[in-house]
Amino acid sequence: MTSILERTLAAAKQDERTVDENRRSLVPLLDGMMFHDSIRHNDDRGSVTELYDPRWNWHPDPLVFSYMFTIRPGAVKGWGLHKEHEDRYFVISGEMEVVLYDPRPESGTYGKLCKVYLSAAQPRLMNVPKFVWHADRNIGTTELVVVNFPTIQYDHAKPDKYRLPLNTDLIPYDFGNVTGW
Ligand SMILES: Cc1cn([C@H]2C[C@H](O)[C@@H](COP(=O)(O)OP(=O)(O)O[C@H]3O[C@@H](C)C(=O)[C@@H](O)[C@H]3O)O2)c(=O)[nH]c1=O
Repeated sequence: MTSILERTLAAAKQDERTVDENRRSLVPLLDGMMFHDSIRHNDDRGSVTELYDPRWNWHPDPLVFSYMFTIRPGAVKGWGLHKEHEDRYFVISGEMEVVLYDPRPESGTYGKLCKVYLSAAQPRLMNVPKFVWHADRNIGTTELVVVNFPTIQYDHAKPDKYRLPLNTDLIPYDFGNVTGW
């Protein structure tokens, strides 16, 4: 008679490795995506966190423009795609899930989906490459606040922004019945 332990372990699955020897996530990103970790300096008065410094040499394109966007709890912004520029996100407050889909024929991650979680609790920059569909969801309970440092200035007359509805069947991802555009 096998024990409960033997029966439950026989049905169990052991965790796969998810972080490398430097405790960095091994979650695969899409070609051209990268992070730059910043540091929050705390003291008895408050804190300081650097958002973007060209001297980090993190990204080849210059620092030319910045704006803040917010997303209401539970809402999604997307799907969006930019032909001329990359986004470079920094989450100031809240928790964001970024879902990305790679339609670029020449990419090594062509056809792949990628999900990344950004939080004010882990100050970092993340870029979204050109021609990558992306949708940003607020998975927190408070307003999500993000500073974006796009690689070009916004063209108010002809925005470099292409959209698909969240429920498009052209992207193999289902947000369920979430509001957003
Ligand atoms: C991006 C932007 C928008 N706007 C105006 C245009 C419009 O009237 C209003 C809202 O613009 P949008 O609908 O483009 O804003 P939004 O959908 O929040 O745009 C942002 O979404 C997130 C998910 C991204 O990934 C960013 O790249 C950016 O596209 O703000 C500016 O005046 N300057 C800007 O730099």
